[in-house]
Amino acid sequence: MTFHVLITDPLSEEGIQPLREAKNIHVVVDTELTPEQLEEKIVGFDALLVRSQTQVTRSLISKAKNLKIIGRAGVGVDNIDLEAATEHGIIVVNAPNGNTNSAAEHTMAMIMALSRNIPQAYLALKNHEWNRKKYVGVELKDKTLGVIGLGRIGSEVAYRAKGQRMNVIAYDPFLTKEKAEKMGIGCGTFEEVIQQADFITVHTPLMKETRHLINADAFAKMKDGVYIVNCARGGIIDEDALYDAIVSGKVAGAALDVFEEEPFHEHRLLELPQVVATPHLGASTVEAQEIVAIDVSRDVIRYLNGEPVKNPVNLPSLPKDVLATIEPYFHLAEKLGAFLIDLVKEVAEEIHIYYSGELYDVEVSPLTRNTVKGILKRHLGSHVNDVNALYLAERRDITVRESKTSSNKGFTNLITVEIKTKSQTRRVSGTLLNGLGPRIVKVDDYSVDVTPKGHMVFIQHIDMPGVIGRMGSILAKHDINIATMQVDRSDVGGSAMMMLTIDRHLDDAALEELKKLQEINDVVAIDL
Ligand SMILES: NC(=O)C1=CN([C@@H]2O[C@H](COP(=O)(O)OP(=O)(O)OC[C@H]3O[C@@H](n4cnc5c(N)ncnc54)[C@H](O)[C@@H]3O)[C@@H](O)[C@H]2O)C=CC1
Ligand SMILES: O=C(O)CCC(=O)C(=O)O
Repeated sequence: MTFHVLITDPLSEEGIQPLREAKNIHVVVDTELTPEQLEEKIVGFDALLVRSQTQVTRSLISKAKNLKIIGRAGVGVDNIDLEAATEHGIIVVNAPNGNTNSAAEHTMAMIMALSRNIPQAYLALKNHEWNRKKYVGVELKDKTLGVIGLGRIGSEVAYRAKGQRMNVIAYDPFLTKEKAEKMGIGCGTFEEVIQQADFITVHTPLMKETRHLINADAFAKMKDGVYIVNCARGGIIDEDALYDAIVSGKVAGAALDVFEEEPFHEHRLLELPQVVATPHLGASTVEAQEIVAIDVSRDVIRYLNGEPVKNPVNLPSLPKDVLATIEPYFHLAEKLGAFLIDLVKEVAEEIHIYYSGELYDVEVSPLTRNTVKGILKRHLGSHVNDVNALYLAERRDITVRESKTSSNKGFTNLITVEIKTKSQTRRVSGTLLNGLGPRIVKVDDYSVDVTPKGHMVFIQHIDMPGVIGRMGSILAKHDINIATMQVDRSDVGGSAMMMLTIDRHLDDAALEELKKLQEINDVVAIDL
């Protein structure tokens, strides 16, 4: 099968080599599409790769019938409608580490350009104006830099600013005093930081909570003559409030790499001589562009080939060692879900998954998603996947619970899935046998040992002589060959079960005939 990948923003040619070299991938680069043209073109593609320019809207996603993955060659995913992608089962991956250095270096370049009026002085010189008096700057040494958002880039900026002998103080909801001390910087509340800083640089994502974080109120609290830097996202700073604060003299100058609307040809902030600006160049280095394109290309290849990705945005990402522990269980988890939903033959109202043994101590949410996927696929079809399984369950008011239990019933690992429907509660347990692969080891209270694969029949009957023979004759009459068979019972003459694996699907005629046997209480055909 060949997968089709569309690239709509300029990506490093070296960076997309892994995609070009992949045998089952066909790459199309088209960076000139209008939104309307993109909506038409997207239909035939399995993957879409973008930077920050392409707007991946709900409308585009709804047209992308074959789309499985969106790759963002960079950090910010505010140009992608994540909610719509999740609802449609499309995974979004980004490249969070590749451009950190470049963005931090660009921020420092902007701070220095701002403090020494370098762009303005250069422009004057180009216009034959030699004016030393007009472009007197300020030193950075001993000034306080306030960093709002001390993540990857904010931290790198903080380290570099210390190299300029600035005092650094930061605000980040996740910043502890201990971490700040370790980094040799101060920390404070948002208000404390903006009140004390001579330069303020923002490095948060753009989200509901950070939109216009720096607004008229915030400017009012700042020192007179403060400098403002934004190399993160337009919209974190209220541009109208910034304009007013510069005109009033509250803000001495601003360095902006990002804007509320991009791209543009004219901007009123750029008419102010105190503003220096670049057109979203923070990540635009040869090195960063190559790394982010490689990272995202590799994740696209992994995902299209059914392997776990490294940098999912709409799924939690897991450390390598955890992934290595749980990956072998992905298949078992999905099959247990599928087996059980076939068994209950009703819509699930509650799903409870119990993990024990070696799964007791690890993050198991991907297994939970796989189990729910196995269950929901039976009712909702093949568009259910790891990305949207939990979302779809929630939308249908199906409660999904996950528990760790130390009772492993003698197995080194055990997954038990329990489904509650309107009329019943049923359970199935499975394990991964060293060297032998997945096994179902318990159905309700009956012990079994069966590979969750192919066609099966689960029969509940009364424990009495002759049932097995009569059942066997009916299957033979319908030309259905039994591959394996197991029997278990609660007590002599009590309720019992048979678990068969057969060579083809148990058709309705055979099923109905089996059900007519007096000793048989229930027959379920299961196809995994
Ligand atoms: N100009 C450019 O070309 C580039 C811009 N960026 C942008 O830079 C920003 C930062 O990127 P990274 O450092 O990689 O992200 P990150 O996720 O490592 O760091 C973001 C930090 O912001 C913090 N934060 C969240 N809400 C906050 C709030 N209300 N107040 C204070 N802190 C808050 C988070 O706790 C986190 O530590 C993003 O917006 C990203 O899109 C990234 C690369 C290049
Ligand atoms: O793709 C780009 O150049 C922009 C990078 C960026 O803004 C990001 O990674 O968040």
